[in-house]
Amino acid sequence: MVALGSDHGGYDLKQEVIGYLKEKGIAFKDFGCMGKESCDYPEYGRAAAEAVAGGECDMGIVICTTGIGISIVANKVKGVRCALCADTVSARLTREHNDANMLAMGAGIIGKNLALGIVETFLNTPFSGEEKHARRVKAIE
Ligand SMILES: O=P(O)(O)OC[C@H]1O[C@@H](O)[C@H](O)[C@@H]1O
Repeated sequence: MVALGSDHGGYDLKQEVIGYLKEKGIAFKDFGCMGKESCDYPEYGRAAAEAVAGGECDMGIVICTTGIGISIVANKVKGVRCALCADTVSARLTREHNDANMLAMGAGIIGKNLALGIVETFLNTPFSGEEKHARRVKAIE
């Protein structure tokens, strides 16, 4: 189950991500926002992050205009490792190295096609399990 969260700035791109997840048959839960009226990203970033940290969802994807605000929020929740990505190499490496459990993207920074490529890479790349990376992830916790 993938937790989704966005503010108004990330709403449209979140709909594209929802379309991708539906096409792939990947279960998701959208923690809002549910429209394009101005709202506050901490509310929705926190809700998605708590679902990941609490085990209700395995992974999370959060989106705001820059991706920065909502990634800061997600990373305040203990147990969350949220990676702000604007390229597929980072999306792959943050899964392999950091075992990132949340992805943040900036809807004002990257386009739809790149964003969906990042989502695909993030969701399909496993943690490497290498001892040095596991040690560092444990140290973060
Ligand atoms: O759209 P407004 O309200 O101007 O600003 C909200 C944005 O502020 C940034 O941290 C986030 O990217 C968020 O989307």
